[in-house]
Amino acid sequence: MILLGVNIDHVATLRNARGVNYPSPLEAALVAETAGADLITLHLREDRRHIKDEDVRLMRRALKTRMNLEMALTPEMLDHALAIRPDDVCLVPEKREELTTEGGLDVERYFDQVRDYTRQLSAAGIRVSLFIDPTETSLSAAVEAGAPVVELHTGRYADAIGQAARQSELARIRDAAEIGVYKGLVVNAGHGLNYHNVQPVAAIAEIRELNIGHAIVAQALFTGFDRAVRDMKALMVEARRAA
Ligand SMILES: CC(=O)[C@@H](O)[C@H](O)COP(=O)(O)O
Ligand SMILES: NCC(=O)COP(=O)(O)O
Repeated sequence: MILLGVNIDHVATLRNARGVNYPSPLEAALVAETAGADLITLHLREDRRHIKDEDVRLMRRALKTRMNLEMALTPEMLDHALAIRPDDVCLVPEKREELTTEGGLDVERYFDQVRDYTRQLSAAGIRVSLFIDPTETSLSAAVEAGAPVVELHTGRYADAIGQAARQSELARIRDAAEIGVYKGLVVNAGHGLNYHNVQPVAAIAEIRELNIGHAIVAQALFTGFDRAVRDMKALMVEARRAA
């Protein structure tokens, strides 16, 4: 089975463009759940460029599936997570100047902090995922830090130019997924996945969940949010069945 986490960050991007209260990220999340999303992902960035604190609070009360809160490795975000108690937290790297997440969390460099946050969040009943590059080093560090879940950064695969480069990046993801499961991790994946590149990743049997946002929100402008979610889920399920 392959699960779809719909990231609704960029519904908030559109809302914030005019400082009004529409489109509502919460409404989008509820539509996504009805359309087949298995969980809702949202990234409360330090700069609040899209998702706001109120979005997180509203969603925590209203979601019927799971809430996967993406957050940076900071005391402020840890406090937020311990107060909100999402089902899942995904620790992601963050740089103010970045357009979007550029790479995986450097678990080795921030090992003590990652392990400490993982312990505190786990003790609060929150499942911890680490957003990492698809490398054995990162996988080993994640296991040592005590994280039960990793999300493999698929950005280099999504941005690869040419069939050879794409196949090479896909092989990295496939190898990392196999190693991750062998090490006892739940392996998810995400970033930059769209209707044209999702199926080879969804076909990797070791991957449990894909988190997809930007492409779904973009497609929703033309087909509506319900259809955009259903179409993405159908592509994923079809690819997994054919694998
Ligand atoms: C961690 C990840 O790949 C995305 O979920 C993240 O949300 C990207 O950040 P933006 O949504 O701000 O582009
Ligand atoms: N962690 C990946 C995610 O939640 C969505 O990333 P994207 O599809 O918006 O690039």
